[in-house]
Amino acid sequence: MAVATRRPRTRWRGCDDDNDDVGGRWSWQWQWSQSEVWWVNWGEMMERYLEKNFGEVKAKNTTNEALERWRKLCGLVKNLKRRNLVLVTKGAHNFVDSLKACCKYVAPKEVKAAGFRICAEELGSIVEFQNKPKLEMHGGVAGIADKLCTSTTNGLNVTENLHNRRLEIYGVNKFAEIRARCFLTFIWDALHDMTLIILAVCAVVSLVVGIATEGWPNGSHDGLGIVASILLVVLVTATSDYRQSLQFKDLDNEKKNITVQVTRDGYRQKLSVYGLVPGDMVHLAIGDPVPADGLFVSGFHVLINESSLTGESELVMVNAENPFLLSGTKVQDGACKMLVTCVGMKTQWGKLMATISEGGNDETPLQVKLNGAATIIEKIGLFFAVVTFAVMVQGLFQITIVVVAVPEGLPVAVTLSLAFAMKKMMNDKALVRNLAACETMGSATAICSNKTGTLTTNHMTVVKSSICGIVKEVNNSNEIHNLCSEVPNSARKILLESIFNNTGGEVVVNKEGKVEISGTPTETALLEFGMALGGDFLDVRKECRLVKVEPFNSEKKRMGVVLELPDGSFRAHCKGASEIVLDACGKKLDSKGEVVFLDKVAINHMKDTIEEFANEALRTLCVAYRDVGTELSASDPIPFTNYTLIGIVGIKDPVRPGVKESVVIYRSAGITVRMVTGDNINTAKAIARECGILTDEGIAIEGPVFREKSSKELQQIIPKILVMARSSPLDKHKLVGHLKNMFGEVVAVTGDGKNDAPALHEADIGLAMGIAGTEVVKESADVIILDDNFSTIVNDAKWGRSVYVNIQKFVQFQLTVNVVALIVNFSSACLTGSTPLTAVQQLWANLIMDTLRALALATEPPSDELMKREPSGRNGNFISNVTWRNIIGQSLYQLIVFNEISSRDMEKINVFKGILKNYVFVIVLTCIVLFQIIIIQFLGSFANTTPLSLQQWFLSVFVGFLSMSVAAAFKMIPVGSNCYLG
Ligand SMILES: Nc1ncnc2c1ncn2[C@@H]1O[C@H](COP(=O)(O)OP(=O)(O)OP(=O)(O)O)[C@@H](O)[C@H]1O
Ligand SMILES: [Ca+2]
Repeated sequence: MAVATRRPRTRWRGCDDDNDDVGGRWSWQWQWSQSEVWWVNWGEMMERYLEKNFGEVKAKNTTNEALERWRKLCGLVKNLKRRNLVLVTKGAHNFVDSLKACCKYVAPKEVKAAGFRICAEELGSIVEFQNKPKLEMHGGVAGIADKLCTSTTNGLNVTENLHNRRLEIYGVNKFAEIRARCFLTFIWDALHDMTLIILAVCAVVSLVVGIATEGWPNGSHDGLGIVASILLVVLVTATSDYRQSLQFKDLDNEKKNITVQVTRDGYRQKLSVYGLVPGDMVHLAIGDPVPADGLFVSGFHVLINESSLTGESELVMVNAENPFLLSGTKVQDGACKMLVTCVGMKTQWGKLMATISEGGNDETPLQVKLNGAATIIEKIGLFFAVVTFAVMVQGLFQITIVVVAVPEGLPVAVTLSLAFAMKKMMNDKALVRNLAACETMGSATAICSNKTGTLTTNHMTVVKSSICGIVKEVNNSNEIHNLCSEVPNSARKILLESIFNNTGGEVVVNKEGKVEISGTPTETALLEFGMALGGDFLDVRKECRLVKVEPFNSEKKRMGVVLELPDGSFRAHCKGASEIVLDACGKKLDSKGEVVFLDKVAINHMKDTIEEFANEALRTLCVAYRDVGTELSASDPIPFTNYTLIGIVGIKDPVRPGVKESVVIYRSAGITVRMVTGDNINTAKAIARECGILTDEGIAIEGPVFREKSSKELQQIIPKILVMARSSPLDKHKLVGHLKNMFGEVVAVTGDGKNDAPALHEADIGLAMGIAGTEVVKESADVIILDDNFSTIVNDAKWGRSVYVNIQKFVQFQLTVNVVALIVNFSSACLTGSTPLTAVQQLWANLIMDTLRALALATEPPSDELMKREPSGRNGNFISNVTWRNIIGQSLYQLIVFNEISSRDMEKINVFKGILKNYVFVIVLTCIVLFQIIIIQFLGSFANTTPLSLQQWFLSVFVGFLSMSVAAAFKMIPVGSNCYLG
């Protein structure tokens, strides 16, 4: 299973659904209604067990934390299904045992022989039960590192021999794969289809009655024909489902293979999670999933979200006092270095996953809709069958009628169409995580895009700065040299101190001796600037001690640190969104490097500088510092007033090529693009203009202003808002929510950072950036844009619309056939007492060709025309006026075959345009024609047809083609416009 991939809700639901194991004696309803009670009782029982045993061991150095941990475990029980009971019970015994075992630990022989001094089980028991006494017994984190033959500063020493032994003893960081379902189970599932069951009953009745009245083999033709059709449909459905499941598996593996930052051999490097082994030093940052079980080594302000494991949303602070990090949880805030202790199936997550099977596939909304439609049609068919039965008791015609009313190909068409689109989108660099996303994307009416990384390239460089009030361009080394010569040395020193200490990034020297800068693009831009100014990261870092860090987050839009200077006093540094940091400043460094009071005039001057930078589409950041004396308590937050402004930097982040063109396409497709960003409003406006998002009628608004608006005001301005700047994660979320609920829009949201996750979740369709995106966003997303390119999203919308239209076409075709055949059969049964079409003929016309047709229409590629129409939106009618017109028109004319070409396009009269481009369509059409000829000419007795003469063939082909002219004529009748088709 994944390293922290699934949302807890999904997972628990997966467990609840699955009632297969224990409790065979009870009906599932019983389990369902009683399970709550049952779990509560069990939880109580476990607590009693705990208390009894706990009493014994309490005396021996057990902490309250451990008790707390245990209570959590009991709480967890309620969320799990019965199978886990075994696990948790075992866990409970282990827990108590480990508390009792205060004797000295001796590593097993094979571990010692391999050169280590602690075994995987022992490591597991320390982290899993957060057993602090045991950890201490092993000498704390340093002791464990030593026993694992690793160093907390340089990481693993990867000599091949030792590494192999490590893998042997501790295993690899992979979770046991859930066995892929075999093809037969898909066949079995396909057989459960209601329609097929009805058909099967028909087949049996037909066989029994047929053989009884006409004898073998003549009387069996109808029945066998039905059986053959059933088999064909089952085969096609199962094959398509099976292939899809394989595809999903590949995607899933792809999704889980994330890269982590580790230190090995003293160098920082990137590594696939699968490569992690106990002893590795992993660097975790905000938003990262914890890739294995491990111990905190160093770091600041680490908050961990353990909800995926414990179901509790409360964040857990991880530090030297509580150093336990569990795989499957997530870093909510802060950054740290972690020592890996357990990997793969030996982690707590792995053990949990071993007991939980995956939830089933969900049906897409369209599929649900269509299944509903299919059953209605079936019911109508049944009704007619019964009526006919009443009219003519002796016949078997009702079977024909049931058969004719079954729109068998419908679900197949939807699945095929979606799967096909998904594959095509994958080729176009969009990874679809949720099949429904394909079709939802097609009906989107609004896109809310973040700025950084999606509309821009996310390659940031400092191009302008105002240090000590000296405004300078800093594009190249000459300009930087000029800046250095004007800025006083003392100010430069303090600027470098700020840049290199107050950062989430790092400058490291890699194996090849090259300097590498890690961190977010904003951070790397600043570090590069600092290096260009002649600073050395490590030297500057050595001068003072980092005491406290408050990492950057999107809500506060700033980052702060406290340093202990060589003289023992403390100094705070702060950097962040320019207006916000400027507000916290009372002084500034002047051009002589002296601290002066920041008066009104100076403030206005600074604001002008910020605006000037922002209007040039630069992201602006202020850096400031403050001396805080010698008194500083560890628990107080870093003060945020009275700072001394050092300077302002302007960071350039160029707009991606192609964005402007994409925005034009969206506009013509009736989709509104909005920019929602955390950046300064002027920067946002400048970039939005450059992309063509902000027009003259549009409004740009700041998050804090938006937040205060009443719902009446919102009603008026939201349609006009095209840019929202300085937005907090919740502002984004609110905007998306209102667009959906107030205006009924279908909203797509793009995002890359953790701050976008809530909005992505709220959106109808969430699009995450594959390269810049953090794991958290990718997880909340329905589609991952692998190349981070805004233009890729245009393709998605196109494919989405094509899915919708293709299915519409299919339904049109299907309904035409059904209506015609139903009317013909019913009326002739009533009037003449016999049906013109036998069951086998019906099935042929209806069922077999449907399936093939589904394939043909599903693979119709999207045309650019699709993006010139209005989106279908939330309330768009699936079966539109146009469809009805086409159905009724066609039905009037035609009997059964050769309608397919006309279904290719619902509007155009020239349906042949581009027909040869869709090779599947051509192949299928050729097959159908060949089958038709074979059946009619050679399978006469079986299908109750007589071979036709050449003239008759010409006649039928002519009649068939005439149907196309009729279709064309009907397409000229204007009807009310509707979504795509209008
Ligand atoms: N590492 C950082 N340290 C300090 N301040 C930062 C840092 N990164 C960004 N900022 C400031 O915070 C502001 C908003 O950042 P935030 O992360 O909320 O938006 P964003 O994600 O960059 O924008 P978008 O939503 O368009 O992607 C930036 O304009 C910048 O001034
Ligand atoms: Ca962002």
